[in-house]
Amino acid sequence: MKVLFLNPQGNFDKNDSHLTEHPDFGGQLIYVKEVSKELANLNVSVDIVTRQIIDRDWPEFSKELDYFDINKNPTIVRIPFDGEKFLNKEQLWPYLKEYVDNILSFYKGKNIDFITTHYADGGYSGVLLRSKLGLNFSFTGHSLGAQKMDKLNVSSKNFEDLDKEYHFSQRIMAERLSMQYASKIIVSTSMERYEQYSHPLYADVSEVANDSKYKVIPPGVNTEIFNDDLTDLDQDTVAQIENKLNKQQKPFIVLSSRLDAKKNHIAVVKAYANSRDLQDKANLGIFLRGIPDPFTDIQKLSEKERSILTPILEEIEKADIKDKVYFFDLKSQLALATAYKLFSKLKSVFVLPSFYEPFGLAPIEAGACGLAVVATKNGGPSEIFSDGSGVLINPEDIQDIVEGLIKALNNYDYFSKKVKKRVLENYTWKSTARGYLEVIEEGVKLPKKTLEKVPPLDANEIILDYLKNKKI
Ligand SMILES: O=c1ccn([C@@H]2O[C@H](COP(=O)(O)OP(=O)(O)O[C@H]3O[C@H](CO)[C@@H](O)[C@H](O)[C@H]3O)[C@@H](O)[C@H]2O)c(=O)[nH]1
Ligand SMILES: O=P(O)(O)OC[C@H]1O[C@](O)(CO)[C@@H](O)[C@@H]1O
Repeated sequence: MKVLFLNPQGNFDKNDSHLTEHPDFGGQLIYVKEVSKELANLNVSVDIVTRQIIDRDWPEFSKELDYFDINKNPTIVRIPFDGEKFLNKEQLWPYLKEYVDNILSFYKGKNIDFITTHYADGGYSGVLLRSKLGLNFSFTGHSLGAQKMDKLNVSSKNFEDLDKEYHFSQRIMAERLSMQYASKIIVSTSMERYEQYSHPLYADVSEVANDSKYKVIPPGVNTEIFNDDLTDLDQDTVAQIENKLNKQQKPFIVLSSRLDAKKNHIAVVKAYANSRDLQDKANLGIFLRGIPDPFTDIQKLSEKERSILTPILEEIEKADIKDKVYFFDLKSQLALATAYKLFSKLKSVFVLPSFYEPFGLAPIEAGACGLAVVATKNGGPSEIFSDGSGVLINPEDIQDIVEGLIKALNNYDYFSKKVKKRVLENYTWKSTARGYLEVIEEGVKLPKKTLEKVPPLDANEIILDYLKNKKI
């Protein structure tokens, strides 16, 4: 059976070279890699169909065909479109038709049984492919534009400016079409279905009440990397940490997300800066891949990174806590897991203060390594930790963050044990792949149906109407 995974952003390579160094390199890449590898173990032939990038600054993405391992399944198929240079995901919208046309040429005469699509750009490409071939597809959103718009406080006044940067008009129309024409919408939690997909910007097309339209498939944790085995450590990371800590033995509060405004790092820095109690109990550790020392490297960073880091550094200087805040540059998931394990020995706490988190792989990975977890109550974590195995906080309330961190630090043994059990029992990529296989087998049996006409990729009016009335 041949299944395509559509991921037009083009950032797959076997070494995860830039994971978290750029806003487009994060959870979606891990998710698609792990699910497709486990599907391959179930005898499905998987192609991850992505963008070919021939750019001196991004040399990992140029080969037409690539593989994660010697089994050559999954195959990474890189399709050229929109020139050769690396582009941010927001710039791809006008060129997805070219992507799909080139996919059609690449697969001409070859069999395709089913398509899984990822993120709004993959979903829209699935719609275009269906319009040509009638092939059924599933849609996995990973992160939806409407929640991002709401949490970035987009209003009818600033919409035009923010739309230039984020291209919500195209993204939200792409999501609407994907929801409408997918044979199945795959969500990570049932909360994602009922809360995120029932947003007024989607409610008329997302069929939230229709059980046959949705399948809840929780993602997983790669326990070969994220576990509590202290004999399996990345030695460079051990050296980096030992060198920085210089034998001090306090617990850490660990922040390790991509530098993206919606991840809201600053809230934890403020909570820490404002609480003597927290400062007495723990140090603050911030993991930033590719930025060993932000105080000296800040000028070398992109404007976006600077705009997120500058207030963090100012807060640290203002509160005079430079000696308690440590930055770590961790270059792989193995390095990340090593840091989590070493900090677990110090009874440390992982914190994710996102304004909104669609699911959140990072907290379950940290929990698998033994860290206690404090996470935003907005989004996936409220379902993941609904059994009380993690502490939920309001990311917009600094005092609540302080209290959540203190609770987790004071009860480390209880939370660490409980979260580890929760993650190992409920979140494995093998069972994620089994869920996908069910969707694929069901989709293959459905009749093929081409679409008459795909509407233009523009939700400008729908969004403005929503912003003016806060309803459609
Ligand atoms: O220093 C680091 C920090 C993170 N990671 C990895 O990056 C991934 C981050 O994933 P996640 O925590 O899920 O966040 P996002 O990158 O924002 O991923 C998007 O896609 C995911 C998969 O659908 C969802 O879980 C998220 O909510 C959604 O925002 C994890 O696997 C981490 O191991 C690293 O490799 N190094
Ligand atoms: O912030 P956004 O635009 O909702 O997107 C989340 C991003 O995270 C990712 O998971 C990073 O891989 C991609 O899906 C997407 O580029």
